[in-house]
Amino acid sequence: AGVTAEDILNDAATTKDVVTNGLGPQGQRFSPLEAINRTNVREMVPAWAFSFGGEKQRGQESQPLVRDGVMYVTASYSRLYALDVKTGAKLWEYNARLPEGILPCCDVVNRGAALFGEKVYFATLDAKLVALNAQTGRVVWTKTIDDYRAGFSNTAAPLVVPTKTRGALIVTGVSGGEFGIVGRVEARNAETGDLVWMRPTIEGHMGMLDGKPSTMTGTKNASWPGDMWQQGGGATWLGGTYDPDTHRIFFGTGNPAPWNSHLRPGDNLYTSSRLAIDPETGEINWHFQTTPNDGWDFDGVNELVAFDLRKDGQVVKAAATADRNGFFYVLNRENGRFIAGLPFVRDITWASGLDANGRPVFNPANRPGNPASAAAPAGGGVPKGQSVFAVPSFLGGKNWMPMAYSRETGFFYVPSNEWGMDIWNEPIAYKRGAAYLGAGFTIRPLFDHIGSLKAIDPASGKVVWEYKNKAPLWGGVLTTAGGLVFTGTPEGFLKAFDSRTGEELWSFQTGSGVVGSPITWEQDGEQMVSVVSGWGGAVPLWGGEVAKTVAHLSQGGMVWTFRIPRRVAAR
Ligand SMILES: O=C(O)c1cc(C(=O)O)c2c(n1)C(=O)C(=O)c1cc(C(=O)O)[nH]c1-2
Ligand SMILES: [Ca+2]
Repeated sequence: AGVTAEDILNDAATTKDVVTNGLGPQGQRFSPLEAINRTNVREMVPAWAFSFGGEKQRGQESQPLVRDGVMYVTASYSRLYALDVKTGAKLWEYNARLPEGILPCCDVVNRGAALFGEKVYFATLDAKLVALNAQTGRVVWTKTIDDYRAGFSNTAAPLVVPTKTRGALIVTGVSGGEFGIVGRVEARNAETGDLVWMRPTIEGHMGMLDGKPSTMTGTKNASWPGDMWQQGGGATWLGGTYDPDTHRIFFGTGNPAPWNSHLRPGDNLYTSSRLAIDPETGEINWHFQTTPNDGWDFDGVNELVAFDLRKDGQVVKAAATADRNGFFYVLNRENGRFIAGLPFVRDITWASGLDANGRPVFNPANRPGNPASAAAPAGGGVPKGQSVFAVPSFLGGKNWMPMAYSRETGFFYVPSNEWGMDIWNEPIAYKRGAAYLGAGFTIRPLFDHIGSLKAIDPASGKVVWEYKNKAPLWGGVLTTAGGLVFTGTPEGFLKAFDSRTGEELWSFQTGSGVVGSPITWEQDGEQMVSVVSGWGGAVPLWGGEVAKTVAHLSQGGMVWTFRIPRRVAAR
């Protein structure tokens, strides 16, 4: 049976399928299942494993979906597999034929598919949106989102949003912030793939609604000098969440382009921000900017997760986000107002804290210097601005990997990393399809661990527990009513922790680094857990000194599915 709007809206409460990225459109990644729990998780063993095969063994950041006995899982290099959930046998496979010259900044990743009606949707590294027949894998339609030669690509899972006036929409963003593209969110008719609305994330650019130009919320170019808004970045590369309760789409926006912030004094709206968008029109209802005039590559794309904040006997419609810049924010999701914030990594240097509105209090000495006021080096070459050591590194206190929120404990489980970087600025001019950074950098460790999974209580603003991991954590998190928190490590383990104490209760070596997001669901009355294994993503490519420490890790491409054997479960 086809996936309905009701199935999408109920995905967080139902357990038989997983039809959304995030286990519900709000992206809480919480399952009410408790058959696998603190007491018996030690008995969990593999049910089956599946290999994506071939030579394309890297960067498996996908979250599988499950519907009516079929698992839909994407793989690196824009591939999609349909598997029999009972045996792991392959039903069909779709392999996008990618052109030479695609320009993903940070590995050939894909984070997952979307399901609606009889179709399965996913976006490709050459910036296309593909709709396949979920039964057969045959292409129903393909839409070009934009030109990969200009630096556009797509890595995120599409978001399905049921609307009141325009039916179900497939909502996508774009990648390409490091190439000076202009970010945008766009919505397509789920049936036909026709564009319904498009909303740019940089002031001054015109949006679109029903084929007609639609103006941008806010003052034209007010926060950008000269023509810098024309290639302003603000890529929407991580996709979004949807909150049925307020009927708002939440999207984060990436770094402003170029990285050299001295070329664009001003807040550079709406880069490094969270946007609340009206699904009916694409208009921006509110924005919250985490890093105004970003100079450290602090993309603000991190997922905004809706939850009910219980504080002083009141329930507030809140949402939380853990930013790349190292701060965790609690916002009012009705109006975007700042409620509370805290640093979730140690020794942040670029800001001393947040003010009453959640705006960072900058440390001016920790902004990389202006190359325009530096002398050209004696031996030739470009002038370099003053280099600074900044924490967190540009790969962030948290990067793409999604956190989870437990409706049982009320805690957020945040996959974070503790590291810093040397960063300096250089002159740069925009050239279509070329890197547009104007900065140099190298990442360095701070401690003898980098990865850190933290349980954060949004009501008290306290870190309740922490699990330290040697390599940077790069996988998503799942939490369950069974009192468990699941996440993977680059060292290859899928692990289960006690959601209250952080005690490690179970781990399994998958054979390659785990940078995917685990799921759980109920199959014929039995709870199952799945995760994709296959090391990759930005760390091996951009990790500087840290990349050397993970160079020995094996690449891969497998789906692992676990269960507790029935005879044990029955005890
Ligand atoms: O600005 C952008 O368009 C953009 C896109 C992506 C992406 O699509 O994967 C990443 C980043 N930026 C980025 O800054 C980053 O650190 C990053 C890490 C990863 C990854 O999958 O490991 N992707 C991206
Ligand atoms: Ca970026």
